[in-house]
Amino acid sequence: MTPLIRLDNLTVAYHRHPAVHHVSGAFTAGSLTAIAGPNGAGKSTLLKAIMGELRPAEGRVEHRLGRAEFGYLPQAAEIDRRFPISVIDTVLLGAWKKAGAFGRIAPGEVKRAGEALAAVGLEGFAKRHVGSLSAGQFQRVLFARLLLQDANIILLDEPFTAIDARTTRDLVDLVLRWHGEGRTVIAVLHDFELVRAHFPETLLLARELVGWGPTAAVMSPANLLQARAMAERWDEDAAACERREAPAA
Ligand SMILES: Nc1ncnc2c1ncn2[C@@H]1O[C@H](COP(=O)(O)OP(=O)(O)OP(=O)(O)O)[C@@H](O)[C@H]1O
Repeated sequence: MTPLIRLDNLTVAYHRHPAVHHVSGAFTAGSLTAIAGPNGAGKSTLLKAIMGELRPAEGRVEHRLGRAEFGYLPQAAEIDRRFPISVIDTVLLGAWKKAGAFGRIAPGEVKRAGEALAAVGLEGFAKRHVGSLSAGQFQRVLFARLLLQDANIILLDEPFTAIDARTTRDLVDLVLRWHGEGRTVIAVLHDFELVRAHFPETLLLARELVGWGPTAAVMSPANLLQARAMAERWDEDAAACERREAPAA
């Protein structure tokens, strides 16, 4: 399997307080990986470092991908829906990612945006203001935006939090479709049942790596216990970590 994104001793810090420590490993092309771990484990931080939004304090993220090749769904809490924008214009932001800030929306993109809305079950919603949608409907809009963007690497931050079972099922189907098309999908998830049912690979994080590999092996009771114990020992004010990887033998 070809490594697409390699993490080499990756440490990411906020104001010198590390949130992710010394993570090494690789995402292979076409893999479907869940990132799991307790609250505050550094999962969102890791996603942002992977796509280059946060710079490593130490170590490296290695890939040959441009920022526009990443499709990214942020956590719902990070999005302000009071911004006066319609559903269709939100979906069309997916096309701007491809065109670049000073590019042009290609003819046909508006039609494709309408098709993406239909694919997520939101036909007839194009002119609605995003602020008037339910949480589940808005999440569908963001998936339609990803469909339009058509990225090969898709990063999802808690895509199924606070949405109903039917919407979750529909959106999980879309994720599985992307995986079937050979795209690389990495999703931060809190629902372990969902991880075990649909995600072949898991990266279990508790600021440090607890495990990374086939889901059944990584999500073992012993690893989950270890992740919880590590979370209980966190010191939010710890200074930048000085630990170094042992040199290769
Ligand atoms: N912008 C920021 N500035 C300072 N500290 C931050 C910032 N974002 C996150 N942190 C801190 O980094 C640590 C990891 O946060 P992160 O959001 O990556 O965790 P998470 O695993 O995604 O958590 P959750 O499951 O609760 O969403 C936490 O202690 C958090 O308070």
